[in-house]
Amino acid sequence: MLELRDVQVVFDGFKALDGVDLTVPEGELRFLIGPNGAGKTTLIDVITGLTKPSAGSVRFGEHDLVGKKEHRIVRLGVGRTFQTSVVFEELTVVENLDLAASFRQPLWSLARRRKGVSAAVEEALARTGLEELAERSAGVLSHGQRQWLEIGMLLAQRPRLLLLDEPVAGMSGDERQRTGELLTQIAEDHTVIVVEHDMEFLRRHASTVTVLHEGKVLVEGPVDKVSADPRVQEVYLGRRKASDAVGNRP
Ligand SMILES: Nc1ncnc2c1ncn2[C@@H]1O[C@H](COP(=O)(O)OP(=O)(O)OP(=O)(O)O)[C@@H](O)[C@H]1O
Repeated sequence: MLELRDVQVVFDGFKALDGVDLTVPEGELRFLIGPNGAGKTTLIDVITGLTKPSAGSVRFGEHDLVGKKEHRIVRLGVGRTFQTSVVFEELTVVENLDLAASFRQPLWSLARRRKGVSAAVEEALARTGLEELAERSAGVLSHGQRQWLEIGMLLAQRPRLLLLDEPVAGMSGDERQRTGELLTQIAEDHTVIVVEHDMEFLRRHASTVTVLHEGKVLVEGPVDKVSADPRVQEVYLGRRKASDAVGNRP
């Protein structure tokens, strides 16, 4: 379980996060939304150790994450994707997965490992449906397949908590649908936090949504309730109809 209490991040006097409380139980698929500059990326950065909060606590299971180095937090089972790609285009799909899997392994286990594909890599291939493309160079993948490879690379590290930043950005309708199903399936045995703006995608695949605004949690709850909340509509106001305002990036 992930638990943030009264988390504050200040950049040059500006409060990017201002007293955030967030509890995500184990096995939940939680969506995080909010207008530009709301603090979503900063929140992910705090959980992964990239940014140290000036106040507040971040607990993951029995561990206190504040002050821990990023690689230590990865070792504890927290994995993230970035908005920029981390795929090596000249390597094959399976080589990318293998490389990702090796990040969390102690060196001695790498030296001992027999040649061939590890169970973690096999699982990641199967989960993401990339088996048939395993030996293809990552450079030839479609945009959607590449996003799945990135999710696969995270899975290969065997995290307990996955943090995904806009995984369906730029995807076709079919790819979005598949990604939604993939996320739901991953949440069967992981905790997953997804930053996403697409309201249609949220309506289809989200259960619980947390809305950030100006560094604070504005509203939290079931997707239908959240999207109908006047405070949420207000935050996204000025864009088309209020009913689908949340779906439009500011
Ligand atoms: N390293 C930094 N130094 C100074 N200000 C920062 C830094 N990182 C973020 N900020 C500011 O903190 C606020 C929150 O930024 P953050 O990137 O977390 O928002 P976001 O909700 O992820 O927005 P977006 O949807 O645009 O990605 C913004 O006003 C941003 O300009």
